[in-house]
Amino acid sequence: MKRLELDAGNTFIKWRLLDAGVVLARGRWSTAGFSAEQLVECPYLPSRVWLSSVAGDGVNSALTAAVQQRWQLPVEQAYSAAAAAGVVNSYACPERMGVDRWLAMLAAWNRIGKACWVVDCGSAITVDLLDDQGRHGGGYILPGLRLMQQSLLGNTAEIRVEREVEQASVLPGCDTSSAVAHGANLQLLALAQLLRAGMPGRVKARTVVVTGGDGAQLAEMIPEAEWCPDLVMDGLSWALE
Ligand SMILES: Nc1ncnc2c1ncn2[C@@H]1O[C@H](COP(=O)(O)OP(=O)(O)O)[C@@H](O)[C@H]1O
Ligand SMILES: CC(C)(COP(=O)(O)O)[C@@H](O)C(=O)NCCC(=O)O
Ligand SMILES: [K+]
Repeated sequence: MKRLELDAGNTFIKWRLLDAGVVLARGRWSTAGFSAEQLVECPYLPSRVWLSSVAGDGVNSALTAAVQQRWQLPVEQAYSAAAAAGVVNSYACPERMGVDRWLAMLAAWNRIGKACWVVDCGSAITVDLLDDQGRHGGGYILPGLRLMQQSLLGNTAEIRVEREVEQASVLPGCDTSSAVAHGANLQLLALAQLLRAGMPGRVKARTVVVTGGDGAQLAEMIPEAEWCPDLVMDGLSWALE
């Protein structure tokens, strides 16, 4: 039984097609530029389609219509809940928590089974604490690497980035482009060092689970971290099976 899993974030829609736990195909589409024709990139006929989305109603409707048109299948969407798969939410209104954070926690808890930090470095960087009984101990929402840089460009008169800076350097930059890019990297390094040395708060967790588009960069800064690129999609089966 083949299953298409979709993780719609604010920047990219990630997808993979699974058959009995084996990934047969995967890819990603720009969230803003998604069009129904892109589904032809998935060359298999799924029997179920699962969705995690924090991308908004317009994207959800476009995905649902595209799946219906190509395969005549409904989309089964996951939602944050008060409790599921051993994890207890801390939000008084659980439905307000981004479902990507929730699913990442379900997957992390069922993989690690002890207190941990779950970090998703996407458009936003989310840092969520699970205690050693699977209770959400709260979290943080920070701008992601790209948003940190865009907020500078959008809110200052004289910051103009002339070139893309690719390397993950944290050294002082000697032109505007590298000063901005390295500054964002430095904020990621500061987070990495806090996660290693100990975060504020009562509950202490040493294990760090990392996912997201910029997650590999954070994981490199935390040698003992678990790098789980598909953590949000991994969480779908804990919410929907
Ligand atoms: N080509 C790219 N275009 C946009 N962002 C990119 C690109 N390559 C890497 N990124 C980084 O990846 C992040 C998006 O990662 P992802 O986990 O897919 O986010 P989301 O789940 O929010 O869509 C961006 O915020 C950016 O920092
Ligand atoms: C924090 C987020 C924007 C992260 O989204 P992403 O970076 O994955 O696109 C998303 O989880 C969200 O919209 N959350 C709702 C607010 C909350 O979780 O409290
Ligand atoms: K995400």
